Amino acid sequence: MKKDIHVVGAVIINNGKILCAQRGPDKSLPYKWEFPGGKIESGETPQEALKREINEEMHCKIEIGEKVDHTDYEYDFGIVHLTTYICKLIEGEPVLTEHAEIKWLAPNELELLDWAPADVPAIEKLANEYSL
Ligand SMILES: Nc1nc2c([nH]c(=O)n2[C@H]2C[C@H](O)[C@@H](COP(=O)(O)OP(=O)(O)OP(=O)(O)O)O2)c(=O)[nH]1
Repeated sequence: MKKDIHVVGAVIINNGKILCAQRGPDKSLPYKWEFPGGKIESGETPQEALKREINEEMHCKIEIGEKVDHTDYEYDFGIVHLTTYICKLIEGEPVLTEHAEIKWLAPNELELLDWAPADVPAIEKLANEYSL
């Protein structure tokens, strides 16, 4: 049995652009693009986990809005259950800490990046529903 990995991702929208983050070379899914976030710890709600992760890895605070998508994707290392939420910055600006790179892109530019496979359905939704 593969392990279940429950993950939350933040679709942070600022001035009509979405924050995209590239995984580093030493991680699983090296150089793939993802939404900042991470694993839900035991006892946390998805929202609490997302606020904690964004504070830790981007040094900023967010307000969490509607859910974008939920996907279950089987990787060789486990099954990722990814839920993404629309988020808004309420304090600070995202900074580069553990990612290789960060970029702000318009919804219709998202499909140009090489996303982690679990993210592809969310990317398609965002490109269709949030086009400017
Ligand atoms: N944060 C985040 N993780 C994602 C996304 N899409 C996706 O498949 N993942 C995967 C990558 C990781 O295996 C896992 C999130 O774990 P994490 O962010 O807490 O841990 P990590 O990068 O240190 O992961 P790892 O090297 O231990 O696998 O979910 C996404 O959009 N955002």
